[in-house]
Amino acid sequence: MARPSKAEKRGDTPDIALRSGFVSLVGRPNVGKSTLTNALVGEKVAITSSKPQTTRHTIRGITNRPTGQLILVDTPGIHRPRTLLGERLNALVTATLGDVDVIGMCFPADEPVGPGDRFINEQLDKYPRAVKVAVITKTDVSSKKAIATRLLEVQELRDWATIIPVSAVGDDQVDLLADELIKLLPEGEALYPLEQNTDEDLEKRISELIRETILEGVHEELPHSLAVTLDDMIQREDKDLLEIYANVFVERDSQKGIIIGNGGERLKDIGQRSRAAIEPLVGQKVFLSLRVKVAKDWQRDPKLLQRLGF
Ligand SMILES: Nc1nc2c(ncn2[C@@H]2O[C@H](COP(=O)(O)OP(=O)(O)OP(=O)(O)O)[C@@H](O)[C@H]2O)c(=O)[nH]1
Repeated sequence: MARPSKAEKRGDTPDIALRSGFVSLVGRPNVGKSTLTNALVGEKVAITSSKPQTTRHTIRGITNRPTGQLILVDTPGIHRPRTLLGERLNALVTATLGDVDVIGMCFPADEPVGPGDRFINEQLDKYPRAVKVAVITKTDVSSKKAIATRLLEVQELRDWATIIPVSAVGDDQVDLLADELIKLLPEGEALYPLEQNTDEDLEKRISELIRETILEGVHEELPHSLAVTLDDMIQREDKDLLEIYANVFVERDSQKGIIIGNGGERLKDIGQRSRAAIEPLVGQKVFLSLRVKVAKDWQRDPKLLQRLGF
């Protein structure tokens, strides 16, 4: 995705981001990191390729506020390395956390601070560049007294820039957390277009996400010969699942081959990565069916162009 010009970034939006940067949430499994990420991003998610020049990391979502732009990046969890895979994952964590501006460490209000939390907290010393913030999660299921106890325990761990109790499920203090995080980011204009996607309908945004995922890592002449359309989106009633049926149109059989890959490997990978990108946008689990079709010379065929949504 090309970097927007300053004028483009401002667009018609009067709010010019004053601060912007990268934030990563860490903490033990199950402390509420994903739920909080989704709550922070909410409907305000901006679609971007996960491969802009600015970062090597997977972007989970972007929160735009009048005071700035918060870009949430994913990390695998921090674990004590027991296996080679564990070591590799830890190396990935190190690369990500070494780059972010703020690390938000999450502690659930309803469980005492334990050895697992202490281990992760100690690891944070390795990332001196990032400002450290403590987030007390799940306050909706904890008494005031429990929250106060947790605040004291967490305070003991280190000199946090701030400690903020939130409930992602109860939508309590989530906006406040976003504002406080933004205050800790470096000064600068938004790194991604502000709210640019709000007027695009959901289907278009999903198609675009799939298209961007396909283009990641494929340099051949694909970009101009690729179109993605959605046939159907079905909300399953029996479970929390959104079924999405998408078509990927290319112009030539050879291009179809590139996308499908050996034994379908590439298409499978595209499907998985697209799904991971779409789920935070729609806020639920997604089943994605991708069908690759050849539509010869679709760029020159007005009827086909219309069918493809151009
Ligand atoms: N009551 C309540 N439950 C929450 C809140 N945030 C998360 N949970 C629940 O806690 C559980 C774990 O939440 P996740 O967001 O998956 O936690 P996580 O830290 O991302 O977990 P890992 O992916 O395993 O690292 C889920 O069942 C959530 O529904 C909250 O604010 N209040």
